Amino acid sequence: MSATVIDGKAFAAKVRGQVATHVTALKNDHGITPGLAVVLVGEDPASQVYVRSKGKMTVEVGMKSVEHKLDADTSEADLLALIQKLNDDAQIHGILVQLPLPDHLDEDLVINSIDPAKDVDGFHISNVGLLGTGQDSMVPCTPLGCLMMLRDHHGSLSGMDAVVIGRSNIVGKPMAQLLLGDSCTVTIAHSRTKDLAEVVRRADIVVAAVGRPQMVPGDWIKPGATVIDVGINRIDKPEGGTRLVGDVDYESCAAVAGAITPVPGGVGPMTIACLLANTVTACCRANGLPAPEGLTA
Ligand SMILES: Nc1nc(=O)c2c([nH]1)NC[C@@H]1CN(c3ccc(C(=O)N[C@@H](CCC(=O)O)C(=O)O)cc3)C=[N+]21
Repeated sequence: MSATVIDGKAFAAKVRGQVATHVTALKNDHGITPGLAVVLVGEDPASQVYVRSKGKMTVEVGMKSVEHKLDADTSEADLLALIQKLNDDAQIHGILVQLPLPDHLDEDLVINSIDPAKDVDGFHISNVGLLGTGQDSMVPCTPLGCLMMLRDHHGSLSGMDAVVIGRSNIVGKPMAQLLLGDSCTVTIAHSRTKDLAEVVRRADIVVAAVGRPQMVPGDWIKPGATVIDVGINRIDKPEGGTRLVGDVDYESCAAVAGAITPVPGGVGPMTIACLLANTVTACCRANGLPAPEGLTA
């Protein structure tokens, strides 16, 4: 194995430390405590785990954490009313509605009802448009975490060939925008891409975000390339039980890559750290203060 392992868990702890420092300063200098509200509809067990760990880390960095757990059959009107209340609440600077929502709820409508300034997921159409035009916005947490790790590892990304596998609104598309913003030559590949192996082989940076376990083999990776694995897939182990794997085949990719993020312990912890970073950013902007450097795109 030759690749440098990018330790997302350690990096995330460092980012949370920086967030905590800014939170302390906001309290001491301005008497403001950043507040994050997480809304969970229904009881998907995996979602409940994430919500719990987000809440715990929010409190650890000194912010106010509010959780709203709604029944799976909550009406759209009731959910929109809650979001309106959170939009109007001066103590709440960030709002996250856990996705996916139950089928009877219109996800786009719900997300676009969040005040864009409090949209710490960066999914509101205003934030998508601001990011696409290079203006200050809330940036989706997972791509922001990937960008932070890439910048930390490479310094400048200028002129690098980047391939993003996956075209979701949550990861693939915003990731491509961020890489373009850092002057990469960006390709977005997806399930209909012709000769995906050849496309990936050109890349200095590969970001895999398709949600298919271990689909990228090592012989697609250019020697020395950096591999960012966004996938979190639970698979059965041959000997029984389950384990988490990413969208890339870790062993074979690590043998060829220059650097790689593991699963677990890579992108996942950075996602949560960036959620906290976005909440501090939203709080600063809401109070006319500059956003903390190093925690934004
Ligand atoms: N509006 C919205 N925003 C989200 O950001 C969002 C969401 N909805 N819905 C669910 C997904 C999932 N998600 C994860 C975040 C961190 C880990 C994470 O830290 N994972 C650990 C492993 C955790 C384990 O062991 O199960 C790791 O990769 O090391 C995983 C998953 C955020 N999501």
